[in-house]
This record gives sequence, C-alpha cells and structure tokens, in this order.
Amino acid sequence: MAILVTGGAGYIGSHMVWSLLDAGEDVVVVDRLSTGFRWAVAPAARFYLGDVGDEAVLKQIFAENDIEAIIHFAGSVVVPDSVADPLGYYANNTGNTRVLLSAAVKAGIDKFIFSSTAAIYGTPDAPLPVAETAPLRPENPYGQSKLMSEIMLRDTARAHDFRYVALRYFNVAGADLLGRTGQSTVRSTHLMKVACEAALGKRRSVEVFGTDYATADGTGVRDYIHVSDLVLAHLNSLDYLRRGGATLTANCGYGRGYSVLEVLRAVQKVSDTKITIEYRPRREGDAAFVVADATLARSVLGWTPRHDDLKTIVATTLDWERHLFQDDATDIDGLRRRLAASSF
Ligand SMILES: NC(=O)c1ccc[n+]([C@@H]2O[C@H](COP(=O)([O-])OP(=O)(O)OC[C@H]3O[C@@H](n4cnc5c(N)ncnc54)[C@H](O)[C@@H]3O)[C@@H](O)[C@H]2O)c1
Ligand SMILES: O=c1ccn([C@@H]2O[C@H](COP(=O)(O)OP(=O)(O)O[C@H]3O[C@H](CO)[C@H](O)[C@H](O)[C@H]3O)[C@@H](O)[C@H]2O)c(=O)[nH]1
Repeated sequence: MAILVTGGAGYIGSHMVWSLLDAGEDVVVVDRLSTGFRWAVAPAARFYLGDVGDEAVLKQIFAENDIEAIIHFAGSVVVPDSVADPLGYYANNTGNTRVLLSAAVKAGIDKFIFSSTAAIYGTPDAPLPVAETAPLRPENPYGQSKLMSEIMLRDTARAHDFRYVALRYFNVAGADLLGRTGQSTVRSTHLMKVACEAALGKRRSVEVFGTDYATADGTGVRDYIHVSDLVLAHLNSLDYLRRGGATLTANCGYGRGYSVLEVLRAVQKVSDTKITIEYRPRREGDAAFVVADATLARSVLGWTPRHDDLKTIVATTLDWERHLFQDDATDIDGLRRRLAASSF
C-alpha cells in the first residue's frame, strides 16, 4: 500500500517524501505546483499534477493506487497574504481540505496526518511553552483556516471509521542533511531563510521587527525546529496510527526559544560573515514569545528529535541556499547537475 503526500513538491512535503522513501514506503504525491517545484519531488515517488480540491484527480489517484494513509501538507502558507485574500485562504486551506477528507472517507482511507500550526494559538497568555490545551485564538485568516480544518477533522473522526494526527508546527527551518531538498520558496519571509540569504549576499540586509518586546534582548523569541525532526514526527505518527493509536493533536517544537538576534548571531558565526541589520518597528500580529510544550509528541508518539541544535539548522539552511540557483527555479536539470557536483 502507498502513502499519499499532498503538497509533496513544497518545502516540508519534499522532505517528507524523501524520508518515507528512505523508510521503504511506497509514495504518491499530488501537488498543483503553485508554490512547489516538480524537481523537488524525489524521482521514486509517483507524481500527480493536480489540486487536492479536484475530486476527479483524487478519484483517479485512489483508483490507480492502493492508498493506506494521507499526509496533507498542501495549502497556502503566507500570513499577510491570508489577510489580503481571506476567501482564497479559506478556499484552499479549509474548502479543499473538506474535499480531500470527503474523498478519503468515501475511499475508506482511515489514517490521516495533518499540517497544523502554532498560529492557531495566536498570542500566548504568558511567555511560557504553550500546550495543546491552551486557548485557540488565531489572529489571522491563515490560522483560522487551519483551526477550521482541525474542527472538520475532529467531527469526521467522530462520525466515521477515521483516525488522524494533527501536528501543530512551530517555526520550521533547516534543510535535508543529505542536501537533497530544502526551502526553495520564492520571496520567503521566514527569518532563518532571510538571514541566510543575507549572509550569502542575496539580500542587502535583514530587518529586525521590534526591539521592545518583553524578552531578554527585546526581540521576538521562537521555537525553531529542524525540518527533518518535524518529518520524523510524521513518521512516528504514521507508526502510531498503524498500531491503532487514537486521534491526537500534538505540538511540534523543541520546547525552547531563540530570539531574532540570537538567530542572526548564529547565522553570522556559522557563515563567517557580517549581516547588515536594520532595526524596524514591530511587525503587525507578531507575538513576543512562541515556544512549544511538546511533551505529548514525545510521550505519545515516541518522538525523539535528533537535530535540536541551532548550528545544524543554520548550517543546513546555508548549504541549501548555496545550492539554490537564483534565476530559473524551473531549471530541474540545472539543479540536478549542481546537486550531483556538490559535496553532499
Ligand atoms: N513552513 C512553516 O513554518 C509551517 C509552519 C506551520 C505549518 N505549516 C504548514 O505546513 C504545510 C506545508 O508548508 P510549506 O512550508 O512546505 O509550504 P510550501 O508552500 O512550500 O508547500 C505547500 C505545497 O502545497 C502545494 N499546494 C498548495 N495548494 C495546493 C492544492 N490546492 N492542491 C495541490 N497542491 C497544493 C504547493 O504547490 C506546495 O508545493 C502547509 O499546510 C503549512 O500551512 C508550515
Ligand atoms: O525578516 C524578518 C523575519 C522575521 N523576523 C522576526 O523573526 C521571528 C520569526 O518570524 P518568521 O516570519 O520566521 O515566523 P513567524 O513566527 O512569524 O511565523 C511562522 O511560524 C508560525 C508558527 O509559530 C506559523 O506557522 C507561520 O506560518 C510561520 O510563518 C519573529 O519574531 C519576527 O518578527 C524579523 O525580525 N525579520
């Protein structure tokens, strides 16, 4: 039987596909390539170009493959875009997830792993690790769209023979340690990627949004989790569901935070460069401190992270940035040549 990975051409999904293949799984990918790249999909996976909201595509996939479980990454992920285009975000993240869930139930697929986000907590009440039981108060349509999907999952599991694990990711960063994939998102706004681009001269400077937070150095604190550890939590979730585990919602983070300035210092140290920093006012909607209490993932899923080290996160992000070609992100042969010639 095969695992269907939606959004498998994207940043996190492409790592998932490699890890599943490494573990000997049979993998099918569906992606509409809105932000993902065909070249990012490991060649051994069967690829369908299509939308998870398109019932005909799903029907074809389920007819041509014996799907055991679905890992659902496909979605729109840019918070400010969700404020500008809420209906587009609800359509893709909530509406299309509904279509996928409905097709899964009809096809008798009873295991589902979902990409949720710490954004559904909004601003935590206190600068303490946030547990799954904390109030859910998303502050933007992106977070709302994911919360609505979590609610659909909950109700689907109550009504049907269907179990799921919803993983609430904190700040995902880093790249595959073998250099096979990484974050290739065009115009990313994520701090780790932006800082590494600046270190390599792809950007003139890094803006630090806010220096007056109630944190040790005044800048925002986040829980940066290496993408390979995040993907491991999905493998653990798959095992858990296969063993008959009950529906679960779990945070994915390391349980400790780094400030913006600590991240920038780490990037400068690992890259041996000096980054030009521009201090700016706070970015709207940013919380001071967002760190996971991931006790549940460790205890119930048996998740044991292997790369809980800021230097590794920075080094793998830098390595991937060095290998990314700048002009033509559709140049798959060019990327393969560069990867083949690389030292990974
Ligand atoms: N990156 C993070 O820090 C982070 C944090 C929390 C949650 N998440 C969630 O993880 C998932 C993956 O995020 P990512 O960072 O890899 O983003 P990404 O943009 O790199 O990947 C998303 C992939 O889904 C595809 N896609 C989007 N809509 C689709 C649709 N309707 N049908 C088929 N394919 C579609 C895109 O082409 C892309 O390949 C998302 O659901 C996101 O909300 C990401
Ligand atoms: O150029 C930048 C970019 C970010 N930051 C700061 O760096 C920290 C991290 O910001 P990111 O944009 O990298 O990530 P966010 O914490 O804003 O959000 C990310 O993590 C969330 C979960 O906590 C959601 O999943 C969301 O989708 C994802 O973008 C914040 O304090 C932010 O203010 C800067 O100072 N300068």
